[in-house]
Amino acid sequence: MTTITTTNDTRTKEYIDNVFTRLKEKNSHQPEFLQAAEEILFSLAPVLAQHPEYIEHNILERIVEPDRIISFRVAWQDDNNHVQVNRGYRVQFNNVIGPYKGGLRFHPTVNESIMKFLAFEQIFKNALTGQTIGGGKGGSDFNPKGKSDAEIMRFCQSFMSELYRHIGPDVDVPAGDIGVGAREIGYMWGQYKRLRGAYEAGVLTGKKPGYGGSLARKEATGYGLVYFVAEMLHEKGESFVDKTVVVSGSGNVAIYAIEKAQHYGAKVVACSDSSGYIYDADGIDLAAIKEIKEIKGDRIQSYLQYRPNAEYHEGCTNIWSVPCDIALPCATQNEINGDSARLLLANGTKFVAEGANMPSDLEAINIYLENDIYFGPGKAANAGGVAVSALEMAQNSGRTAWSFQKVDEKLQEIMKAIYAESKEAAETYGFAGNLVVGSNIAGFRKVADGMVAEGVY
Ligand SMILES: NC(=O)c1ccc[n+]([C@@H]2O[C@H](COP(=O)([O-])OP(=O)(O)OC[C@H]3O[C@@H](n4cnc5c(N)ncnc54)[C@H](O)[C@@H]3O)[C@@H](O)[C@H]2O)c1
Repeated sequence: MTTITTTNDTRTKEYIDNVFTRLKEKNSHQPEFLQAAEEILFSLAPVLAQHPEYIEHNILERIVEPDRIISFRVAWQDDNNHVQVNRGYRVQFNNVIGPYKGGLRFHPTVNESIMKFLAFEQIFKNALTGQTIGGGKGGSDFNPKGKSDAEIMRFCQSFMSELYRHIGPDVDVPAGDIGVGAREIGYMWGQYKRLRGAYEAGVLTGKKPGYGGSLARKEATGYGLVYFVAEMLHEKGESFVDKTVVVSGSGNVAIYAIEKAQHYGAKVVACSDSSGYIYDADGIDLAAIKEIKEIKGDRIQSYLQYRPNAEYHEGCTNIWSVPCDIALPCATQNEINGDSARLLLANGTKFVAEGANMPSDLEAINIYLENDIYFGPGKAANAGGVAVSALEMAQNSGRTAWSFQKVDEKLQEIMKAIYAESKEAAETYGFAGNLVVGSNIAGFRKVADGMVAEGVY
């Protein structure tokens, strides 16, 4: 069983091949976008074979082309009064089922290919949440590392001075992602409000609870991931209790995945940052990680000052050599390749679920699927963040604020529903147990049906 589904229907096969060939010709310099598109397009064969109307409406060729890509200059002054220039992006990919929705990433690797892959995946993920949100993503090649608070503020203000004209609570609603947390959202929100002259709280999500943010948004992606994995475990008659877990990253998603996994009785033994990973055989001290990452903004290596018996290893990808029952990649794209997947397999890992977006490359995914590692793809498993963002939008438009418990309960319901829908779609289309095929088809059908209904544009 692989992500590339097979079909005897020649028309379907030729159609997908042609769409992907043309996409490659047009986007040959965008490897991440092509990787995400390949995974989705070829997993849709069973649904296209049964629903030729999607081919008649040429849905695939339309869905891989963004509505628009906005790219702009972000000039700002650093603390030495030097003028710096970065490039900003917003990819508004598809708004068939709701306003564009997706995070902003500030990281030096950001380019158009990465923005497009993230925005494309977001279409299907957002559809899976059952909320009325379309797909978008944005960001900048700005590197927040080592910048002062004042520099971050000036950058965010300059970024929003252009972005504000393209977004709005009913148009496009950005949020955080790598390098963008509540502090950055706060600065961008302040600038948006100043430029618009109106209190449109629903224009950005991930705000702090005091001024329109939702309780449990910070925890949502990590907690949601663990709720999703709890469903996967339940399916196999297992639970988190006494399982050994490895979580890559130590940012927003990783920290709250560790918190909930520990709460459910698992022992999390390793986590990482972009320089290396720590291994703590006694189980990670999460309070120490929070102090290092959320308060001090320090490197993960300083964990050894808190727990001298722990180990630090240079190089983040070696984290996958640590034996575990459950692997939760929560750092970045393509952090697990075929070699790392083979290591997981050799060490007896039985469950992999993605907190990050596209952390497993196609070879790694195929290794999981062919070897009975139960795999939760990011589109489904990390949808909790955007789902609670949509709940934040609902609270903003209702001018109300819900309790932590209420939001958390809704998050649990949503993650259970995403799991059930993905599993059911996989079974319906003949790929039982393949949540890649299941989640892609379940998300795709909602958007494709909307595209058929809304006419050609
Ligand atoms: N924040 C959300 O709500 C959300 C929702 C869905 C998906 N995601 C995805 O989750 C991932 C992490 O996002 P985040 O919000 O936690 O970002 P973050 O900036 O809070 O944390 C990212 C973490 O990954 C680490 N990192 C970066 N490159 C690494 C590498 N090559 N190896 C190991 N660690 C590395 C960083 O040091 C940091 O600890 C991204 O793929 C993001 O797109 C985030």
